[in-house]
Amino acid sequence: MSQNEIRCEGLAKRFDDGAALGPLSVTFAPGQTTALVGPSGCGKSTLLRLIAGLEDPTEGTVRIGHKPPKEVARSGALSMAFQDHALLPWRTVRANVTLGARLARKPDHRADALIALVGLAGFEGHRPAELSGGMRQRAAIARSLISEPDVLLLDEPFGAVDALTRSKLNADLPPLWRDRDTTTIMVTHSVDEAVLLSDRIIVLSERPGQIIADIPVMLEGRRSMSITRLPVFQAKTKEVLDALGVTV
Ligand SMILES: Nc1ncnc2c1ncn2[C@@H]1O[C@H](COP(=O)(O)OP(=O)(O)OP(=O)(O)O)[C@@H](O)[C@H]1O
Repeated sequence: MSQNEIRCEGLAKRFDDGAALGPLSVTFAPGQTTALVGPSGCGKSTLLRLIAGLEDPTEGTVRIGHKPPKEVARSGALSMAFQDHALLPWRTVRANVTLGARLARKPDHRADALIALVGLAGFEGHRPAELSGGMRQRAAIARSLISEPDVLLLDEPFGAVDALTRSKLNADLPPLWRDRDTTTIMVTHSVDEAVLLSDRIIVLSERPGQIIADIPVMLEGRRSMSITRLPVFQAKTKEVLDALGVTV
């Protein structure tokens, strides 16, 4: 088992009001990007939080390599950009980003380049309260990438970002984690984005989310927005929408 492989076995989560996720078993291969899609409230974020070690499963296990997620997170090898994973309000953008490196005991010399890549050049000295929601989200993405993690968990990474910036991020950011052996899992509500960015799409059912489709995405080459116009892209999108039960 590679140190970047994520294995969920018999994983289930129950909250006070009932079952929220699973049981499900799934393995995420090192270096692959997987998108999680499914109806609102089906447990996508819960699955991500279980893998991050932020929640404990009611049943089953998560292992990254052979280790429990909390241990991997402590070592700095796991990085996440969640909507509710707030930036430190009293620190500037640059200080928030370099903190990501420091916590993972990695160098921080790429901070300004990453800040520029997510479109925040000129805002390095701003504090989170001085930024829009989408800008804060992009700062959190820069912070999650600077540690060059083995495991990258992204919850709606481009959710609060305008369409133009989003398409630029869709093109610029994935090479940063694809070129390394990072195991990336992202939650998205956009089927187009899932097909554009991932190697595999897992479709979850209504709450409690179970895996109803596991769809490989094998589109050639570096993907840019222009691929969205190709029939092969549209066929893949339709396959995912069919699995979701959406008629178009
Ligand atoms: N800490 C919690 N306590 C109680 N219930 C929770 C908690 N976290 C999530 N839930 C419930 O578990 C279910 C799954 O939530 P989750 O956020 O994982 O869904 P999701 O698929 O990510 O939803 P969305 O697409 O709307 O963001 C929801 O019904 C939610 O209300």
